[in-house]
Amino acid sequence: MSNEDFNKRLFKYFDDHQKDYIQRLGDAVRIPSVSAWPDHRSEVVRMVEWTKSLMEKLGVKVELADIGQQKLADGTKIKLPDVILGTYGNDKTKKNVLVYGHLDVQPAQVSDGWDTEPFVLTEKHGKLFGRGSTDDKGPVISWLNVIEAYQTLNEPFPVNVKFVLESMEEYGSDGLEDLLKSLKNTFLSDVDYVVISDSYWLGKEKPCLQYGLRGICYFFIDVESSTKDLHSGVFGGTVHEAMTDLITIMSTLVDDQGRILINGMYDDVAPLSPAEEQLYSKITFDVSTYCSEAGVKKTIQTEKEKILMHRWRYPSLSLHGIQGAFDGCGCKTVIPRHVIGKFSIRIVPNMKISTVEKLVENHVKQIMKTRNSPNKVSIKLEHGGNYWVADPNNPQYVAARKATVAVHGIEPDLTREGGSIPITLTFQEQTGKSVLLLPVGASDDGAHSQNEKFDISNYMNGMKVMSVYFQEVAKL
Ligand SMILES: NCC(=O)N[C@@H](Cc1c[nH]cn1)C(=O)O
Ligand SMILES: [Zn+2]
Ligand SMILES: [Zn+2]
Repeated sequence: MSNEDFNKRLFKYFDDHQKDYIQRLGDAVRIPSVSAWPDHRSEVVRMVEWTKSLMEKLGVKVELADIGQQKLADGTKIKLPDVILGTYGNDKTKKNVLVYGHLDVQPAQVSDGWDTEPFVLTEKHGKLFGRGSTDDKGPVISWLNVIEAYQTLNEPFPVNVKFVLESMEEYGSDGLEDLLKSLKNTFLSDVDYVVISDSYWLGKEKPCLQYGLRGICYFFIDVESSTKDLHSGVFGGTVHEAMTDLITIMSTLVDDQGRILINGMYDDVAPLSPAEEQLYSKITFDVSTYCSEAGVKKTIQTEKEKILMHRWRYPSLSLHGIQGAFDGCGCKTVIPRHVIGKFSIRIVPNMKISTVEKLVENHVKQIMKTRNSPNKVSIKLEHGGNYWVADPNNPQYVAARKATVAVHGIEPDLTREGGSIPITLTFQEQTGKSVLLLPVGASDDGAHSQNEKFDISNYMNGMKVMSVYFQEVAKL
């Protein structure tokens, strides 16, 4: 049978089994594997076990790698979830493709404003709503569905596949870097290509391949004022309040133009070359759709090119929350004794995590000097991940472009991603091989947000692209 005929059969197989694939994703979404919630660690472990069992059913050889312990803010330690190392096929004549993905998800609760239960996959109008549906359970399961389809159709798999599936990605990939370094001369030594499907198209219709990611430095600012919470009528106006110090610090970090106000933060940012500047205008991107997807009236920048640059090639600082602050309904006249402010800086070429850390520390010290406050203030880099930029003209990208054209009938845009996949650079360094970002989700999937979803069409087409990508890589 010609390859074209086989692909027709394969694609029909995917379409015919849509219901089974949705059910499988539903089983995965039902496990609330939130890595940021230490009291849910057993659910993360359950997700690892669920995936291991599926992989073993498909004949993938699975090993669970222990990556040690996580130290929590209060000093206690809990076990980090094991990393799944999978091997499918060991034919020496075939290429070895390493697939990376993650099984943990961002926190989610109905009270955040979800229209449906976040951990119950709910189908509506061709969309599958649920936490982790697009980030990253849908894409991870898609890779496994591809292996299953080949087996059922009795077709030899075009490449050997290795899997690295972690469950702390949404918490900075704690523990994974050391594991990968230790595997450099064993599990990783024969890898030819690394592929990651954990990002999104720039729009809803046109596929893209990505060759860049921003990194992330996630900070905790800890402010302690008293030994207990205080009555604001009894003590207000006489004590230095933790929240007042914290809010002051947090309000000095970024201005209304999105410019980071920390001295020196832009010193290492790579200058914009004329060649790079030209790339942005060619990319399909609609500003009004972007605004409506974000649910905002307007963006800081108005031009498409500037918006893309500020997503991809300039740093940004976002405020995330304050732990310990009163956030319930109604009114409570309390002065919280201890609050922790959380913010992150997305970093870009050529910023260094250690430099960013020092600059933030200096900034906080300077602000506190002006406050005349006796409160205990400490700043901690909770986790950091590097930026990553690759050459989109290398053969692996050419293979992925062919696969995209074969399925979608259109050349993908070559784009970058504003988010972070902290371990990407480590894969490149430890294998010495090309890493490809092959997004399958759409721009409006709402990863990390309320009502995260994965379109059924993206799920089905994603598996088709993944299949042809393996075939094309086999030819390289
Ligand atoms: N799909 C990738 C993704 O969502 N990555 C996270 C990684 C991260 C790092 N620290 C917390 N999360 C992101 O926020 O970009
Ligand atoms: Zn992800
Ligand atoms: Zn994510």
